[in-house]
Amino acid sequence: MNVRASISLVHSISSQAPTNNGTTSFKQVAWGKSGASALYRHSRASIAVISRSNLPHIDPLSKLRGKISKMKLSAGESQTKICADHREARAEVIADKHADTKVPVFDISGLEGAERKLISQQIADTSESWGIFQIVNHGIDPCLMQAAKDVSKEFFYLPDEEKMKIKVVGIEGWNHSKLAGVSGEGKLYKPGTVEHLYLVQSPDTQEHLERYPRNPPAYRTTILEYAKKLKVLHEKLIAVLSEMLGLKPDALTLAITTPVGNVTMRTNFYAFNADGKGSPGVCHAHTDPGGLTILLADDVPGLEVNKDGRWVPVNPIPGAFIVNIGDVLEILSNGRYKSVEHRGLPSQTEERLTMASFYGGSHEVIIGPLPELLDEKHPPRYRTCSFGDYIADFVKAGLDGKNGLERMKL
Ligand SMILES: O=C(O)CCC(=O)C(=O)O
Ligand SMILES: [Fe+2]
Repeated sequence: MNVRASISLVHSISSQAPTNNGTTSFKQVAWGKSGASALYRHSRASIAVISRSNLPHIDPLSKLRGKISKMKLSAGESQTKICADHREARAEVIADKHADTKVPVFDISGLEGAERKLISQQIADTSESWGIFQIVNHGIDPCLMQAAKDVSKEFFYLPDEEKMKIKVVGIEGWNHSKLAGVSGEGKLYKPGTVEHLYLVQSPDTQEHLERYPRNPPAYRTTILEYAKKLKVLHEKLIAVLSEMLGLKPDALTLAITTPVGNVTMRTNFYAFNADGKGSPGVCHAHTDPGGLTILLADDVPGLEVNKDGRWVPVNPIPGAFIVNIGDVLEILSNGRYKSVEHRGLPSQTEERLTMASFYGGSHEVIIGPLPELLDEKHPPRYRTCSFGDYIADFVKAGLDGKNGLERMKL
């Protein structure tokens, strides 16, 4: 089996282990499409076939849960130790729970080396066919990811009166779908039990930063630190997408951020509907209007994507990010990359938290197919307008599948 073929077998899992120098190394193990007969271990240098019997006995989720429940990620030393435990537990859980993940998964550590072209091609192909994939070995500290989820949950656990102290301006602020009218997002969220906290990380002006929760006290610093790292990851992935369109690595980023960039985050908290009353919290079917979305989800499934008319679950791999193409990238690429329709559902048995980081969305940015991609054989397939006009239309229509994009089509 050659390298290309094996990487395309992206029904994959990843294990992560600390190395001697304290950094993290991962090994990727991917299942062949042929099914259960063999596993293909993928390293930077080679692909070797290993048999399923080589796998250690797999203990299900309970072990990881036990370890996570001990995690209190507030202070330095203990945090490091706990995260090392977390890494060990995770490898087992991934193998057990996510063997059947259908949405492609990429180990992106190879982007820095000789495999860049190969992995980039796979990412681009998947962005055209699925519009969504998961990434492992992305370089973001798992402890920082856990800390971001922890402060977010702490926030959502506060009483509603406390959360209502956050100033709601436009789409920014705290919104609870059961408290109709609290948020300016209006029709975006229908009645239910889902809560959202929408905040701006960039531009990091005082007026945006003032809207961050003051409780829990570590919220702002943790989320800003996390967002800073995510911005770099966004740009790394967008550079790959740019190159694969035959453009300079920074062409798409420049198009999305000129004259001004924008990074925002919506954290969604789907309370467990314990009493069964009311409708469950649902983040209705939509496409993300911005450029790229990087979603951090806890390990409770609930995200679904519309793949060729069928809702396909995306089982979040612990430690991975879920990446999806948004409307702006579909439009700029003149339809090459696909802004995927998706929805967020609550779990029947557990609360659920997801954190969606959106890159691109300044109202001043002009969105339309990039001229470099157009010629006689490739005429523009979308109108050109400001993102401000596009989003105004999007919000007015509410979360309603791909309608915003449909209205842009020529
Ligand atoms: O909660 C989820 O699974 C999806 C969230 C989402 O799509 C969003 O916030 O845009
Ligand atoms: Fe979304």
